[in-house]
Amino acid sequence: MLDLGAPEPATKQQIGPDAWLLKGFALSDADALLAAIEQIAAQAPFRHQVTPGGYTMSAAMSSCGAYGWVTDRHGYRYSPQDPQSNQPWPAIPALFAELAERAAHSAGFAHFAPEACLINRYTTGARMGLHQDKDEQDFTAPIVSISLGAPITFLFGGPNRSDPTSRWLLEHGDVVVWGGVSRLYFHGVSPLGKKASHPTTGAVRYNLTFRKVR
Ligand SMILES: O=C(O)CCC(=O)C(=O)O
Ligand SMILES: [Fe+2]
Repeated sequence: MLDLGAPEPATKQQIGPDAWLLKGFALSDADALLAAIEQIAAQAPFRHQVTPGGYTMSAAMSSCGAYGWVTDRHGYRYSPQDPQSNQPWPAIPALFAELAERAAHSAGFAHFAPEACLINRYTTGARMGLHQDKDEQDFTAPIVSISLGAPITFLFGGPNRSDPTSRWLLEHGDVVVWGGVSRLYFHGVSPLGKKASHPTTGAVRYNLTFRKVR
């Protein structure tokens, strides 16, 4: 007899130790996610932040949750306020938190409660070089990443910058979860291609990353 138990994503691909690509996991929530991003950006507009080294990031960023990730000439940090408005960041919508928790659970991480959601907006040519997500204090919680809009190539490496990377196409509604052994693995995205587009967002890609900060 066919077991129709809990709904599972169409495919679940292992991309590293304790790291999973959940194809299409957020697809049915995609329109609601995009609408919520628009509301968040009305309060905390997308901006191109500058790294301590003086490099202007090609992805525009906003945040929601108890903390947002900020960078300026003084360094990287989590801040409870948006430095642009000196107001708290918009709250994480219930849908975001619930979806992130479900994705984490599906990848083997129970009880994930995100405190921060970084929102990246990529236009043609925007990228994110290989880096570790290491500004959080708690590395026992995973990172949950949701992709919306135009497709991009995700690079997933290892614990050292020089480790070889594998390449994964991230499409509208895909979710990546990495934690445990992979929590501090290097990762990034290739420049958004000139022809990359999606019917809903055009030549724009959004990425949401959920993190436990403290
Ligand atoms: O855009 C992505 O898929 C990755 C984003 C990322 O690694 C980050 O915001 O730290
Ligand atoms: Fe990252």
